[in-house]
Amino acid sequence: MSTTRVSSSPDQIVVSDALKIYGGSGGSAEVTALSHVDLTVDRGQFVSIIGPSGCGKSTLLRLIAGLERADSGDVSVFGADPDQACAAKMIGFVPQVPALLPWLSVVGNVTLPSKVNRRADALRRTLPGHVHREPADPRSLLAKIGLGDSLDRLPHQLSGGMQQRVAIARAFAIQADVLLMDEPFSALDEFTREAIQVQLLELWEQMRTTVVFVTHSVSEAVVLSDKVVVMSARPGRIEAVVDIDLPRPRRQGLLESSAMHEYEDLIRGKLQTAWAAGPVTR
Ligand SMILES: Nc1ncnc2c1ncn2[C@@H]1O[C@H](COP(=O)(O)OP(=O)(O)OP(=O)(O)O)[C@@H](O)[C@H]1O
Repeated sequence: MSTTRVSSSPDQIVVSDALKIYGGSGGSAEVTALSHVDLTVDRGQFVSIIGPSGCGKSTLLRLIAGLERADSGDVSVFGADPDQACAAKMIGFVPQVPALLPWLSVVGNVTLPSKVNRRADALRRTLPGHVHREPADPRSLLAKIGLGDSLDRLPHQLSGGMQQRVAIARAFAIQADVLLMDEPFSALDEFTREAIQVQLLELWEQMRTTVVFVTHSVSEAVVLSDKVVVMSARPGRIEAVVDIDLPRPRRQGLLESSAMHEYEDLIRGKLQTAWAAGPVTR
């Protein structure tokens, strides 16, 4: 993968000059999904990635998760290779659709990953960039995210929003070093989405796990993040990085403030520039 060795840090996720091309073999057309992408995420930060559809947001997340390899450039997760970080369960993933085990209760779904991860636990203790934290109590996490009275229910007895809350609690429970969230709220109605944003914020403010969050919603990115990364149309590049200097905890009053709206306008402007660049055919 690497043409250059990234300056890796035990306290940062670093993506350095990443290039990702799909296809090209067996006569299929090449698609350059990412080109010259540089990104740094500090430990404990909440970083959102926003950009036009198809600009490579999920691809960038998948490079960090070790699910795809860059064709050139480098990716380092708290000083470790993504494959290594993935094997050591330093990385938690929350997809668009919560993949819950249908035969397990809510609390069973949240508890299982901590039980089956003992070997990964041993591996991650050997990696210099891993900061050990005791596994979080699943019942307490579920109570914090508003599911304290649904512990024994099965996934099919839950609404879509409740299922996604279980997936979030499950991700926090393993005390991964970073949580990668790929549009986790995109299938939810606006009211549910806003309610879950508040619950995610409250949970994150207590846990302070590093999060990289892909979204199409400008207001969601601003509400949640310390830093918003705006990507340009394909091939995806970083158009701008906006630091969100709003105090925490972020509660209702702040969310309706003019400072909040100024950040939204700023990011919308950057997105318009990114759109104006237009998609390319390759
Ligand atoms: N496995 C694949 N094979 C071929 N092309 C792919 C593959 N995965 C993604 N692509 C292409 O790479 C580009 C970036 O895709 P990606 O899913 O990363 O974008 P995205 O910004 O997350 O999109 P969206 O916002 O619509 O979810 C797109 O043109 C997509 O069609």
